[in-house]
Amino acid sequence: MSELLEYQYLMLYSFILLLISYILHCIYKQARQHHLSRSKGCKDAQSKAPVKDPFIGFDFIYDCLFAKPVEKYLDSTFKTFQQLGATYAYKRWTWEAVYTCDSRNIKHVLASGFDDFKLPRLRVNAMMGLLGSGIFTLNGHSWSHARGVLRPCFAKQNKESIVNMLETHFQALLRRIPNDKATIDLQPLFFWLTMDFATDFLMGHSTRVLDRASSHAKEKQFVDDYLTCSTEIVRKMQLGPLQMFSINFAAMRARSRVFRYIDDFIDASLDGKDESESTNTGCNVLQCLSAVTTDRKQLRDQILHILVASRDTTACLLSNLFFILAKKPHIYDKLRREVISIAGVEPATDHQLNSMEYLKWCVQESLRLHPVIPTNAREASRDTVLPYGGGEDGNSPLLIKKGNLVMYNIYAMHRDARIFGPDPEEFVPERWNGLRPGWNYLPFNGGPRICIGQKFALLETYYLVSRMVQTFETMSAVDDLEWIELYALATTCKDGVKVSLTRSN
Ligand code: HEM
Repeated sequence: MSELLEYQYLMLYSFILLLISYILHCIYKQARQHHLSRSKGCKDAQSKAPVKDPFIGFDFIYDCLFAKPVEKYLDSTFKTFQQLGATYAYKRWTWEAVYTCDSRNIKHVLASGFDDFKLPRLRVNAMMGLLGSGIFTLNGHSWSHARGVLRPCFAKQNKESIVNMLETHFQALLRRIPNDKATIDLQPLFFWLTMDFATDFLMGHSTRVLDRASSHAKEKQFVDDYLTCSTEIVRKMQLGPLQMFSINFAAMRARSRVFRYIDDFIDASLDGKDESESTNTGCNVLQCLSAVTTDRKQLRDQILHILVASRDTTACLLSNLFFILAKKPHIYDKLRREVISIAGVEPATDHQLNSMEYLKWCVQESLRLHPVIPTNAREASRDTVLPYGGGEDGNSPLLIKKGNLVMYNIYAMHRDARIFGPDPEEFVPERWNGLRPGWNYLPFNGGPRICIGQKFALLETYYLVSRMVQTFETMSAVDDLEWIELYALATTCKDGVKVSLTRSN
């Protein structure tokens, strides 16, 4: 036999061997899934979303590439749940996902079945490319290590010092608001304020974009670059599996500049030359982290991830809340009366803020009606089950194969009249009187990955809302537009928060 023939036989045998192993692997996988499904009593999904192409999913690819974004996407997802039930499958021959707004399933994904789920690969890849590898992209041991390191940094924050820092940035915001009754859009001001504040408490150096007096070309560039990066992350996530074909050179340049900006503060902190200009008398998060690690990349990634976690979310919450308050003068008045009766016109202390019940209800109601992270997802890290959604009545478990996604919808879950009472589409702070919704209310997520900055975010929001209502006797909306979402890293109102304000005497 010639050498060439021998080689060809070898190739053929290797190919047949590989094919047999692949077929055996598939049979084994199917048998394992079948066994799991039977042992847990799983049934087919109660309902399935209609799809045009049930094989490959070309309609999904077409939608990603060419369809116009739906203006009221969140409302449309809520209506789909009303039609199809609280859990339904979105199934093709090649891949499938399960959509749910059932709190029992969400609790399972986030808590009781935590080890069977991880962050979706598509989200991890979209974020990692632009922000590096931090708490928002980590799974398993690396995630629990990162969380363990970050936790004490938040616990160490001194509330009094945070409130002082907030007051400095709030005063800068006030200087941006004209004294007469001119129309002003509060939304960009809230985004600048939360950027100024977040960079201050994270690195001890505020971007101070609200401060007109300071010359800050470098800081302005950083804020623009940060926006470019976050917009690109959202675009990539919308592209789904097609994201790997998208290259955006402008975003890559922006990312390099963002990294350089943060690296300067990291270097200063590591060299002990950090001359913080902050009003924060406690230690900032970067100082706290650099005591644990001197790895520059790790420090930068963690700082950037907390910036994303803290800045946009809080700005969105403030915008969503004031959008509604400006349209509901009786609620604004009631809130103002409470704040003034407890703290007068002076900045409230942490203790005073905690005793403002109506303020808390207003914030809770905003996060219910317009959660800033309205939809989320987890990927099955092994074959597993969801407790509900299978069978004709939806009460049987549902098999979730390894690699498939569970998309959970907080926006729809927060509209359950059985939990929140009548008119769940209305903003009614009083509904929170005695209400304990448990796992039916998840603006900050739940389980081991619950928002690490929840208390911090609430302190920040309570303080800023109380200062706004102390300062302005009236606030009225200049239009009667309804709240429509702007879907980004966090969700806010598309039309901004255009108001007319009168200052208190
Ligand atoms: C209104 C404000 C906020 C809301 C609604 C909010 C909501 C959330 C949600 C829903 C998650 C879970 C994301 C997921 O696992 O997919 C999360 C995670 C996180 N949040 Fe917040 N957040 C807010 C403010 C903050 C602030 C101010 C900070 C920091 C100062 C912060 C730090 C974090 C971190 C580090 C995580 C990741 C936790 C982990 O994966 O272990 N958040 N947040």
